[in-house]
Amino acid sequence: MPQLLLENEFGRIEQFLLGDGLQALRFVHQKGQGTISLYAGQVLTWQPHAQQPVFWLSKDSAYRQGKAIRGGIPICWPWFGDKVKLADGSIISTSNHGFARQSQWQLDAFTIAAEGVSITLSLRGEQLSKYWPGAFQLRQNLQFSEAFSQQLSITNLSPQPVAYTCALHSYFCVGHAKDTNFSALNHLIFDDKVTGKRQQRSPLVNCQGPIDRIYHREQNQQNNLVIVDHQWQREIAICSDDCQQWVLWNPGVNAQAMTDIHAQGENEFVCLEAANTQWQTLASQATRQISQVVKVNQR
Ligand SMILES: O=P(O)(O)OC[C@H]1O[C@H](O)[C@H](O)[C@@H](O)[C@@H]1O
Repeated sequence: MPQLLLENEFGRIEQFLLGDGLQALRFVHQKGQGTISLYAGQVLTWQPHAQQPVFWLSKDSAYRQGKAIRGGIPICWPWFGDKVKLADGSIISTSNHGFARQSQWQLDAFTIAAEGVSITLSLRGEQLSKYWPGAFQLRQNLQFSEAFSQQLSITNLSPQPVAYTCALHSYFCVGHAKDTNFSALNHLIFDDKVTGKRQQRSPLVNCQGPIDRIYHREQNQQNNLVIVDHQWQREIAICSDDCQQWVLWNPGVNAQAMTDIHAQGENEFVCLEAANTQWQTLASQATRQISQVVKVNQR
């Protein structure tokens, strides 16, 4: 049975079971509705009023301890990809995208007001990975209004500096990946993880995969991109802060080998990740914040 957490004239929030003991929140508000998993601290869905959904969630996603949820906005931290920098400076390969997306987060606060729904989650830990044993706190503030905003603050609670990489790994819903493109991406240099070639500069034809690119922002450059969805006649504008890269990913035919993507699911999304894929150093007791704001414009 879902448990009602808060209800007022503007909307309601309830807590429910996703499966395998994993808890999630569901909100309904005049301006839209959404779900957020406390496992992984992961936004799963958001649908502004009278709009198509903005975040894609696989119908075949696993909801199990120790598994990442396929869709929404996984938090990749303290490493993006499969490389971890150990305390002695050496770099090793391990499982993808760090432990934050497979940890139990805490619900710290929630409000429902005329302007929207606000939710704060946190994850505090130490020794959560043998490769990354440091003490830390993550705090995530989510605001669902006409726009969606997400701030992630990262605090190093260990006595030494730590190195991390990270990404807000957003899965955006589109009419079809082949009818989707970007404004303001083609002038950026990218590393192509599909071909292994670095420092590439070639135009993107559409978002049908396999595509796996790390685009590097230039200094002082605008930090916003627009997903242009020709089929659904809409644009999704994403503005990130304190993120030096954009990661663009769509698995294309490789999705057929992925058990947690439903049939043809790869045509329904494009991942655009606000990321820092190069090592970031955080001094003891220091905090750093990354964020993104997402707005939908129907054409
Ligand atoms: O399957 P996952 O571990 O969730 O990773 C999914 C994808 O995430 C990122 O976008 C990476 O650039 C890809 O190389 C990776 O395949």
